[in-house]
Amino acid sequence: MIEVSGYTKRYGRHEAVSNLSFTVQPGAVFGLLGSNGAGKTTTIRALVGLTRPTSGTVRVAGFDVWRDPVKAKAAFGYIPDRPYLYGKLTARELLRFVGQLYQVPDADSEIDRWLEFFRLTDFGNELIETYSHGMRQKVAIIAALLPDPPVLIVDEPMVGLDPHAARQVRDLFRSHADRGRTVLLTTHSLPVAEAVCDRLVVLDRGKVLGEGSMDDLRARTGTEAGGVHGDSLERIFFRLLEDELEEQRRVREEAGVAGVGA
Ligand SMILES: Nc1ncnc2c1ncn2[C@@H]1O[C@H](COP(=O)(O)OP(=O)(O)OP(=O)(O)O)[C@@H](O)[C@H]1O
Repeated sequence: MIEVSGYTKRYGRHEAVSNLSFTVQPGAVFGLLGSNGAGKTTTIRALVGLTRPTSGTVRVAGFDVWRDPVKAKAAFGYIPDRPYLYGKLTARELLRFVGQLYQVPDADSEIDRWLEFFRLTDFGNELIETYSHGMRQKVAIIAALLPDPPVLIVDEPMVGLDPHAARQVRDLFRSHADRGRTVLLTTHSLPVAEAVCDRLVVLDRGKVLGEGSMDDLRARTGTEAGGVHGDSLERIFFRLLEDELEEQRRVREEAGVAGVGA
């Protein structure tokens, strides 16, 4: 389970995330969506213990990430948008290291199974520094999933993956949640989010524009089912952004009018 409560992050005077709250229950895949600079990675970094919140709390598996970091970190796997992997290790060496760290039972056969799954068996004994971007991404995904963590936190998982691997990863997230685990992911791929997420939050400039299931968001935006893109997440997403831009324009105009009269 993931609980984010009143999370705010400021960089100097710039508020990157404002008073964000959401809960992700076991069994669910939760999607964090938004334009560039919306605050998605900033939120993920608070959840994995890399960027301290200015205020608010973030909890994973019942543990406050910043008060009880060791217990919280033992409970989640993290797939970053730009994974750092030790280039001078082979994939097998790196994954054995992870297996020992998390005391994964039968780690060697699990590692073999994962390498086979991602068609990396022939490269398992090669140095990671010789890997392509997508191959590194696959190793990072295996490293996060090898301990079968109760909570999986994923930042932009599909970047660099070929279509076959992207489909495998999408199915992995869904099946991880279907086994009673919790998954939080950010993605710019709205079809991926629509296919795997049970609930979504749409952020823009650190503010929540909408939150809930597809049906909740549809009801909120008044986008009807049917038509070519009638009920797609893409349409909902753009409607939320358009409404926000319209609101900002209205506020600016009102401020301008008030300024003229003052
Ligand atoms: N270390 C930092 N110092 C100052 N500002 C930062 C820092 N990290 C992030 N920001 C700012 O916080 C805001 C949110 O950034 P964040 O990386 O969370 O966005 P994002 O939603 O992940 O965007 P993208 O889709 O482009 O990856 C941006 O305005 C960014 O400039």
